[in-house]
Amino acid sequence: AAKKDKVSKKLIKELAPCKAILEDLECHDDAWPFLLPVNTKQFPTYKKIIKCPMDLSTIKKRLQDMYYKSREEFCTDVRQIFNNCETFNEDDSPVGKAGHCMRQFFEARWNDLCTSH
Ligand SMILES: Cn1cc(C(=O)NCCCNC(=O)c2ccc(F)cc2)ccc1=O
Repeated sequence: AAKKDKVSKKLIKELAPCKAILEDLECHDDAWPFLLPVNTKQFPTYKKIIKCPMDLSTIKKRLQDMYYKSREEFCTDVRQIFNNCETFNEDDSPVGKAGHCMRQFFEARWNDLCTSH
């Protein structure tokens, strides 16, 4: 039991900054395309083109459910949002531009976190 507690304490310490970054992403002006899963009724081709849909509400739920076993798993899901966005949207479209801006914002926050010790 002691070992498990040590692991879970470490995990909470690891994932707490992820929760903070997620909150910053959610309240970013350009977050609107990413707050909820893409509406596949509004965009019928989305399911065919994007094999691993991801959005900020799904990541929030996964954090709350202790789904992530490491910071890296959280980071991979966030990057999935922006990779999907580049696949489905033109760079100069409103959603495409929001995706590039949000990716830049995330990667800067992610670097801060990984270089702060
Ligand atoms: C990631 N992605 C998103 C869209 C997209 O058009 N997404 C929703 C637009 C309409 N949704 C809103 O405007 C909104 C949603 C939530 C909210 F709290 C406030 C506003 C299209 C292609 C794509 O790849």
